[in-house]
This record gives sequence, C-alpha cells and structure tokens, in this order.
Amino acid sequence: MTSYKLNTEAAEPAAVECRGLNLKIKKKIILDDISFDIPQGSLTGLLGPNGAGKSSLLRIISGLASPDAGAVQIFGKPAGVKQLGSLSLLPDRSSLPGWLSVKEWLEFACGIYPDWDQAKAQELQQQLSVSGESLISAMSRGEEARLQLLTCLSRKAPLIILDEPFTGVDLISRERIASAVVGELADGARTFLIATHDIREMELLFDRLILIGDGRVRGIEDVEQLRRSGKSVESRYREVFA
Ligand SMILES: Nc1ncnc2c1ncn2[C@@H]1O[C@H](COP(=O)(O)OP(=O)(O)OP(=O)(O)O)[C@@H](O)[C@H]1O
Repeated sequence: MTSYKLNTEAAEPAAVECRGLNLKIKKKIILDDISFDIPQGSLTGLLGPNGAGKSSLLRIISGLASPDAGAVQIFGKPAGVKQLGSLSLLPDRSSLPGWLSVKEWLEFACGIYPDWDQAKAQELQQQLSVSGESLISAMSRGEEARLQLLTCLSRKAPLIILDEPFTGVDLISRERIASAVVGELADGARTFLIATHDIREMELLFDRLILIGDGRVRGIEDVEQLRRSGKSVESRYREVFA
C-alpha cells in the first residue's frame, strides 16, 4: 500500500490537506487517489459534473465518512469527530428539523453549537430575509437553503464547507447567499470550500478551483493565473469536462 507523507513542516498548516483518498462503494470507485491542499483564508470552488464524487469527498473532509485509504488533516489535525468544532458544513440535503419554527430552530442551534454567534445570526436573518415565524417544513426550497446558510455562517468555525448552497434557489436568493459569503470573506479569517454547479454566481469570488471528474482530480487552478491567461472559470470548466 502506498504511504502518503502529510505536510507537517509548513509554518501554517493548510485548512484542509487531503492525501491519497480512495473510496469504493459496492465495488464502484467513487474517489480515486485524491490529493490537494486548501490554504487558510482561501475560497476554493470544488467543481465537477453530477456524480463526480464531490459530496462524498466533502463528507470525508467533514469527518462524517471514512475513506478506504488516504488521510485528511484539518488545520494540521486528523479529520474526524474531534475536528467537528473547526468546521461548519452545509450538507447537500437538508437536515433541519421540519417540525420547528425558524425561531425555535435558532434557539436550539444557539444551545447546541458552543461557537454560535447570536449577533451574527440576527444580522444574517435580516440579510437573507429569513422570517422567524415560518415553520421549517412549510418553507420553500430557497427559503430553507437561506436558513441552512444562516445556520452554517452563524458559527465561528474557521472552515466553512458548503455543498451546493444554490440548489433550487431563485436569482435574488442566490445573490443574497453569494453576498453573505462575500461579507464573511472580508477579514480573511475563514476558509471556504464550496461545491457548486452554479459557477456564474461564484466565478468572481473563487480564488482557487479543484476540478473533479469520475472521482479523480482533473485540475487544481489558481483563478488569478487563469484570468491572466485569458480564461474564465467557466471556460476552464468546459475545457476539462465538455
Ligand atoms: N451510499 C451510496 N451508495 C451507492 N453509491 C453511492 C452512494 N453515495 C454515493 N454514491 C455514488 O457515488 C458517486 C458520487 O456521488 P456524489 O454524491 O459524491 O457526487 P457529486 O459530485 O456530489 O454529484 P452531484 O453533483 O450530482 O451532487 C455517484 O455515482 C453516486 O451514485
């Protein structure tokens, strides 16, 4: 079995360091030798077609699933349950309790997350236009997506992982979600890893791209360098996957 040396000597550990990740489900290869680093303070887009393995990879990074081989470190420490406090995940499928109202959910979240920032939650509730009175099960997909983002960003966790934050979300809500992310980027204290198919909304925000197809890394790009070479995120995506 190949052994993978983790980057233990860098001055500042990467927010995420993946080395040689492999995952098989029912004999099907889902992730095939995935390796990359995500520097602290960056906003990385994880892009790839349906079924590429993005959600599976994010679950492993978040410590919710284990790879068959390889290793992940979060801020220099092995990923897993002990790192749950370092990251805030917006999962690809809603996991919010539908029987609660938004207000009840936010009170509950404030109690369960030790790093909950109540002032930030109130600010985001305004910014994302989320009504406290709504019952979660009665919310539209876009309203629930905004509540998920609010929940995710109201924690002080230094690593934010968003898995498809725009699914089923209308244009205005997309803009609100994108601008909430922009607001969080200002001081560079947080690191964002965002899996999305909606390249246009995020094109101007990404500073790095990880392109993944058929479970393999198909490219790691510095967006500034891409632009200097006359390419956009979208054109690079088409070049790799079309
Ligand atoms: N529990 C599972 N059982 C069987 N196959 C699975 C399971 N979870 C994921 N897969 C398969 O793994 C592959 C990658 O799925 P994954 O959800 O990670 O892709 P994705 O890139 O997030 O896709 P999308 O963009 O459509 O959300 C798919 O072929 C999927 O069918």
